[in-house]
Amino acid sequence: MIGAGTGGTGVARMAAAAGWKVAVVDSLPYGGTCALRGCDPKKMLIAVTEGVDWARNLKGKGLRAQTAVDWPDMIAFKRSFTDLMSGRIEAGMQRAGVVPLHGQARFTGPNTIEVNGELLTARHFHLATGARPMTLNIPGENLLITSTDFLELPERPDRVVFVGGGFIAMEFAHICKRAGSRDVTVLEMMKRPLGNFDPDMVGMLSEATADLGIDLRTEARVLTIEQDGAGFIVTYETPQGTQTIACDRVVHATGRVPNIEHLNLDAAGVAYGRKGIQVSPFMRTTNPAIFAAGDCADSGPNLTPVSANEGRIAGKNLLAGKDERAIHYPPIPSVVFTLPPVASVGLSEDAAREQGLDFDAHFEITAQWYSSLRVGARHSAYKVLVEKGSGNILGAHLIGPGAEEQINLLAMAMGAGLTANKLKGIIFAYPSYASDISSMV
Ligand SMILES: Cc1cc2nc3c(=O)[nH]c(=O)nc-3n(C[C@H](O)[C@H](O)[C@H](O)COP(=O)(O)OP(=O)(O)OC[C@H]3O[C@@H](n4cnc5c(N)ncnc54)[C@H](O)[C@@H]3O)c2cc1C
Ligand SMILES: NC(=O)c1ccc[n+]([C@@H]2O[C@H](COP(=O)([O-])OP(=O)(O)OC[C@H]3O[C@@H](n4cnc5c(N)ncnc54)[C@H](O)[C@@H]3O)[C@@H](O)[C@H]2O)c1
Repeated sequence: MIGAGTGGTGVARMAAAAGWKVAVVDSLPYGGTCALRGCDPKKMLIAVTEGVDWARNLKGKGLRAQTAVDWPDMIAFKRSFTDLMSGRIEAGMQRAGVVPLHGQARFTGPNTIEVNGELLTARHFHLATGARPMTLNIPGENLLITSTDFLELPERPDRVVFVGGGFIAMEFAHICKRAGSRDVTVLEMMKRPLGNFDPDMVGMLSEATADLGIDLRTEARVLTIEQDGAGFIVTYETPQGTQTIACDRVVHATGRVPNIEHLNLDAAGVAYGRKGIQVSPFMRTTNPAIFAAGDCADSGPNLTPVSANEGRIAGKNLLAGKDERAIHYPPIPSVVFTLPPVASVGLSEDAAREQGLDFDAHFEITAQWYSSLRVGARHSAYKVLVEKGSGNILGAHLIGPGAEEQINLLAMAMGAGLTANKLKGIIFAYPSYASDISSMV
């Protein structure tokens, strides 16, 4: 197994449990992006900034709180989790009978890899090498820090620029601003940030982001980054001409690409393209003895639960010795963990229209709903697409407190084929965010 993240470790456990001889090689500590450099550490920082958000939203409503983020303490809090995880995961693998190896793996033939100058041969390989920040090919690119660097910053940066306006920029900009950074700027080259999310929900998030004091600039394509003393000058192109901005840190947030260059896949007869390692619905590569899953494969969206699910399917087929189980993606929920969060599952309004579906778009701004009033949330809304006739839920798009959990229930309903009427008939505990769902469909 190459890669000890969510797309790799599950397969290693399955194979070891079946009595196979298994080794996992990773060039970094075990755990992968999600546990060590992505979802989990990021959400620990968000947990801290949630305190600031609560205090702000309930100010004048009975809560008198002076909140401020201590950046070094917050990073130490994050480390209290991440520093332990790799050891725990590696020990768990060893207990399961897996041999842990550390180093960069590279194919030298269809069934041989080289790690730290040593050649290792195996009957099968499973590849789960994840993704890396894309190369921008702009002058000064080397001055960018990555999301991994950001999560390790020892001091709070005062003036931060995010290049790109997707997941990383929006989530991290919200963290920075609530942590007290003075100037936080997001430069997105498209007309709006978070291009894959519903425009109405993103519009409300943009308002919430501006209210927070973040400078979100769209149609702003970054051209160069230059060192300026201890800081940097970022030059970007807009329809009005070229502009510059000075800052202390510039963060890469323009997307991630499959991390496969170092693998020498040609030697293994494994085909790949821009989107990653080519896999069949059985997660098998073009070399039948080699499987792949997660961010490095040209399969489902690059999200943790998707990588784990793909790994599970790869593991089943690997152990079966034949193509037994094809990957099936149920409606996949996705959340931007800003405050308020934006969440989405299923078809967008445009996609549903393009498919010629006949549907009602239930859209409402819910700032006056009890769930938002109770916590002083000013930006909340939903859009749920319900097919006429069948009552099938085609897609759901949410912003507001609780959206990150409501979307899972909507995904479950869609996956289970529950119609709008069936969902309306379910009794949820009240008052809870789940209990709002019956009024959304
Ligand atoms: C900042 C950030 C926040 C994110 N937040 C979320 C979120 O909230 N929710 C969500 O669902 N997803 C989130 N993601 C995406 C999620 O982290 C990934 O989709 C997921 O971790 C992919 O798992 P993987 O196993 O495919 O790859 P990874 O977890 O990246 O594991 C790949 C491993 O392979 C190793 N490796 C690579 N090449 C080699 C080699 N040649 N030899 C040896 N080892 C190698 C790497 O060191 C790494 O440990 C986030 C990503 C980032 C960057
Ligand atoms: N909550 C989550 O699930 C979560 C959070 C963080 C990261 N992730 C994962 O990590 C991946 C990478 O995140 P990301 O935010 O880097 O990428 P992204 O794909 O979400 O967004 C990149 C943005 O950068 C813009 N862009 C590209 N080049 C630019 C330029 N030169 N100037 C200005 N803007 C430019 C794009 O138009 C796009 O909007 C995500 O696709 C996702 O798979 C997920």
